[in-house]
Amino acid sequence: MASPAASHQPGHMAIPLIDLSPLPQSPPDAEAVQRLAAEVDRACRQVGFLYVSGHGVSEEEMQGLVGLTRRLFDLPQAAKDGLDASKSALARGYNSQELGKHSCTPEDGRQDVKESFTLGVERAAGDPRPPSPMHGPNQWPPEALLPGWRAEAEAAFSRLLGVARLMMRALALALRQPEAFFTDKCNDPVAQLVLFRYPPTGGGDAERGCGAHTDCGFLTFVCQDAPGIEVQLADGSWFAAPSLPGTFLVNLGDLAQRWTGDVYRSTMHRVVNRSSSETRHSAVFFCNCNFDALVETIVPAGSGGGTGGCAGNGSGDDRNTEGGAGGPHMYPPVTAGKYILEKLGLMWD
Ligand SMILES: O=C(O)CCC(=O)C(=O)O
Ligand SMILES: [Fe+2]
Repeated sequence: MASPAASHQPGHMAIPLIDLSPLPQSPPDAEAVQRLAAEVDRACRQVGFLYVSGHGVSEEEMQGLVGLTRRLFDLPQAAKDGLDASKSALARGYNSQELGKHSCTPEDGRQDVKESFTLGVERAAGDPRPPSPMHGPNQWPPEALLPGWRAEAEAAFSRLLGVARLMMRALALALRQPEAFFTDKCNDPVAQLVLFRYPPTGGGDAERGCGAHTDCGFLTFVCQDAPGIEVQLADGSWFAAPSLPGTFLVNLGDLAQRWTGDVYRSTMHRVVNRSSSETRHSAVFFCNCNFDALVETIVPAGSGGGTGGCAGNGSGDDRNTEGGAGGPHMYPPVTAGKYILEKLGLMWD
């Protein structure tokens, strides 16, 4: 049985759908872009989740992403075990259902009911860019087992990066910054594509595909083939966020909340596959900035702390409370990589 807090109001009533297509338009339609920025600002303050359309990825390419996910998890168990994430210093590769713990879910003694497979940004030996502990080799399924899979996954990864960069432009405008404010900090990003398979549990809230959590990083993009993701709104109720054809579901992570002085929201969400027969697949792209990108508080306009200015030398402690109430919080500057590693309980000097 669903808990009394769960709501079955359709999620898209609460989560706005925003068309990003005015951004790449040439010549630009200044009014449409301004409207878009205002919509993004409102969504980020009020919900922390939004659907985006007009992102440049075709319906067929989105289906292809889900297809990649299915093909990977359809491999025989022994082949998946051969790609076990425990063999990767970056925890990339396959996690079986038995190990299905989400790194950002607070410990509650329960396991997530899911399989996952993680890919990240690779870096060739001798690459001249500054070292980062979050770049490195993937574990690829052997070509003979999944012909063409690697090439398709690499193409999907770079398309997702394109969507993320578009969203970053929208976010910069929402914050009244230059349009390239975030993309300039994202030319060598820490990014991961995580593929998930959630078996049907048919159950209520006690069964979980992924426990309630916020994402640690900057921006997350979800492509899903069936319902399952649920979002907690400010009043504590849970809303299902269904798959809307042709859209990505986007959410802000803790880094985005911190960047905006807790005015924009990194919202709690979870996955429960309530179906009794259908398996759910999702492809989730976690896009952060460059490892060494400097994160200095930007106060969104009209939040009581200035008008969209940077406030990098604030002296506040590292609080991470709900956005809005009590005005923006000024955080000391931090690099994106250091922040995320600390969130994940990892260290880097
Ligand atoms: O599978 C999904 O739709 C979302 C999973 C999720 O929230 C996460 O891995 O952070
Ligand atoms: Fe998440």
